[in-house]
Amino acid sequence: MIERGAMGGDCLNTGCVPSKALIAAARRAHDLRTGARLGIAAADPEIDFAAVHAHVHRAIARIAPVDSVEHMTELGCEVIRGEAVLTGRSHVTVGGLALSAPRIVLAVGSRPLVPPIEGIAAIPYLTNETIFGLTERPEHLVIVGNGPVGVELAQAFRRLGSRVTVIAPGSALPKDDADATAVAVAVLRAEGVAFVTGEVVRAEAGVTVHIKDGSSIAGSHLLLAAGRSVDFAALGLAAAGIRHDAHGIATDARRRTSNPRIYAIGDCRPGPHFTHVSGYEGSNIVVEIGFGLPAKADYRALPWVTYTDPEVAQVGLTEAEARIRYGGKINVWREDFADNDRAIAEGDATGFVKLIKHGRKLVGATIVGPHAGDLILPAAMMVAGKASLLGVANLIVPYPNRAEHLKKAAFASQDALVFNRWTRGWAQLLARSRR
Ligand SMILES: Cc1cc2nc3c(=O)[nH]c(=O)nc-3n(C[C@H](O)[C@H](O)[C@H](O)COP(=O)(O)OP(=O)(O)OC[C@H]3O[C@@H](n4cnc5c(N)ncnc54)[C@H](O)[C@@H]3O)c2cc1C
Ligand SMILES: NC(=O)c1ccc[n+]([C@@H]2O[C@H](COP(=O)([O-])OP(=O)(O)OC[C@H]3O[C@@H](n4cnc5c(N)ncnc54)[C@H](O)[C@@H]3O)[C@@H](O)[C@H]2O)c1
Repeated sequence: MIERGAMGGDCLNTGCVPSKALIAAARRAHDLRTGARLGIAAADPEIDFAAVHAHVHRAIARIAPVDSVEHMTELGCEVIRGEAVLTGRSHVTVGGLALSAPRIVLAVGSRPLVPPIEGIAAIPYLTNETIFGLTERPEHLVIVGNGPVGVELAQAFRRLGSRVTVIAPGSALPKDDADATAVAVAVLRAEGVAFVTGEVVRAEAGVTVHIKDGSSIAGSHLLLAAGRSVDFAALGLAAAGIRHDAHGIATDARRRTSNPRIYAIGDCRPGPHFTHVSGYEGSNIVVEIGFGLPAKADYRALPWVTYTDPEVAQVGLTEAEARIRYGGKINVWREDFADNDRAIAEGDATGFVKLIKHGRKLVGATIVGPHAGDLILPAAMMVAGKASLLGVANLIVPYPNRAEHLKKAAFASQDALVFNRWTRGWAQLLARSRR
């Protein structure tokens, strides 16, 4: 294993872990402010941003040993620290060391995209690589981009007391179910996050950003959360005969590059960018290289979660995608948490469960609400074909629990199978025979 930067990559150091740690701190602040609806006097928490920073970095440090050189070495892996450069179809150098191998895996990740904004190079902008280093709270954080990075961090910074403005040309979380994102965005707006529709085309020190329609917004800090890019200039892809474009290294479904001895997995190839996706493709590579068995990536049952509050969780197709894919021949079942006893008892009945069926098969599911990400697994099993709708409809679910609504939606989708002319007729016959 050759690693030039911090062990653990983006997820541990500048992505999932610090963002979720920041979100957790922000949640505490929000709970203090909103306790009154549960009878607890609301408090205006004092945010010690340097202490929040310390909490974020303690979380990273606590997980770091899992990804450390020491742990990898214990597992039997030789770790070389330095920049890997491909020098031939089976050759790599790192520092002065030349290595060759029958198989090579590229897992070189991605970088934050710096969009073509005039003047951006002269602005001290933040990205996910720098924002978790702040020890002082931004007064007014202007965020370019409303994907998961922009939206998760918008809510976290708002709850920690910053003014936050999110700017993007389209609606927020465009890859997610529109009904679900509407629920999440409404909550963020109510908490004071400002959403501005437009493309940022120019930026000047101060920080002021100019939008295509001629308007401008001034803030204290600028965060670029406008997607990901790749930079392979120094990697030597041409020497290894590997094709790529601006979205990443071209691969087939087995993640073989145009040089079949070399694989590319995770963020460095076009496709979904999630830690669990990089991990899944890594497992496939073990099967490919370790056992010589072809292992295609299959994303029909890919789950993902945006960790806003409420969380937005998705597996498989969204309703809109399913309508296009199946020419409108789908059935949708939706159960709102407004009538879920646990949600009511907790004083937060935001959100819903939505199941999308094509024929008898579940092709997608959306959950929006508290803990949606923890509730999505049974839906992932159904979409993957490893559990059936009828099976979930028949489960005993502990009461009171938000998961009851997944069962409820699964049951509703099986209604015609359970309550039909034949079953009614049989029940009536039985009843008559007992008179
Ligand atoms: C703010 C933020 C929050 C996120 N939250 C989540 C989340 O909650 N859940 C989720 O699933 N995903 C999340 N993601 C996405 C997730 O972080 C990435 O999908 C994941 O880190 C990709 O893993 P990877 O191993 O493919 O690449 P990376 O983690 O980027 O790792 C690539 C590694 O390769 C090294 N490298 C690159 N080139 C070379 C070279 N030439 N020689 C040696 N080493 C090299 C780099 O130093 C790096 O350590 C988040 C991303 C961001 C930005
Ligand atoms: N919870 C999670 O799993 C999680 C959290 C964060 C990030 N991620 C991953 O990280 C990746 C990157 O996330 P992201 O949010 O940066 O990217 P994204 O591509 O999802 O969203 C970027 C947004 O920026 C907007 N944009 C681009 N240029 C702009 C401009 N000049 N002006 C205004 N808006 C502009 C785009 O319209 C787009 O909506 C994603 O692929 C995601 O999978 C996952």
